[in-house]
Amino acid sequence: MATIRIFYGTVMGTAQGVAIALNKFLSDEGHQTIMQSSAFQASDLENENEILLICTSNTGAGDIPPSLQPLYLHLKNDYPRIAGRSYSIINLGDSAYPTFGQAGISLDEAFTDIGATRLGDILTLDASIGESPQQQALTWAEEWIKNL
Ligand SMILES: Cc1cc2nc3c(=O)[nH]c(=O)nc-3n(C[C@H](O)[C@H](O)[C@H](O)COP(=O)(O)O)c2cc1C
Repeated sequence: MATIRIFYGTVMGTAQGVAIALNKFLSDEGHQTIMQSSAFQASDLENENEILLICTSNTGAGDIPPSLQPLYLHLKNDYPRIAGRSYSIINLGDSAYPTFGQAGISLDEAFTDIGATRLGDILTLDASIGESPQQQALTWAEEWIKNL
């Protein structure tokens, strides 16, 4: 059984819905989950046993949504000691934008720059495809949990 801390950043609610669906799936599979719903604090990264699962949408021109900005800035500016920590990213974007998926790419780089280890590939979801993001994320998660 793994412990997974889920962070989400949303503007219109889609990434939040994906995070809620993943939270249910992972706990139904017997894992312990912590859904990060309060404002980010540095202490949220303290438990080195927790796997970090980031569910982000893209806003502006490839920008990270406001609720994930404090986490991103902490990674970039404070260099928290999370070398070797496992993390994964679900990146909700839209290929109609030239900055398709840039928010998830920026977060991924911030984690790898300080030595964290991504579990599997980033899942990038394209709103232009018109498939259910929750269903796509759950299909991804069925494979992803084999890494845990
Ligand atoms: C104002 C606005 C700006 C957006 N900018 C981008 C972008 O730069 N890159 C991208 O991949 N998607 C972009 N998107 C698409 C959203 O990230 C995508 O629709 C996502 O599923 C929305 O998730 P949310 O409902 O959790 O905010 C943008 C959407 C809006 C409304």
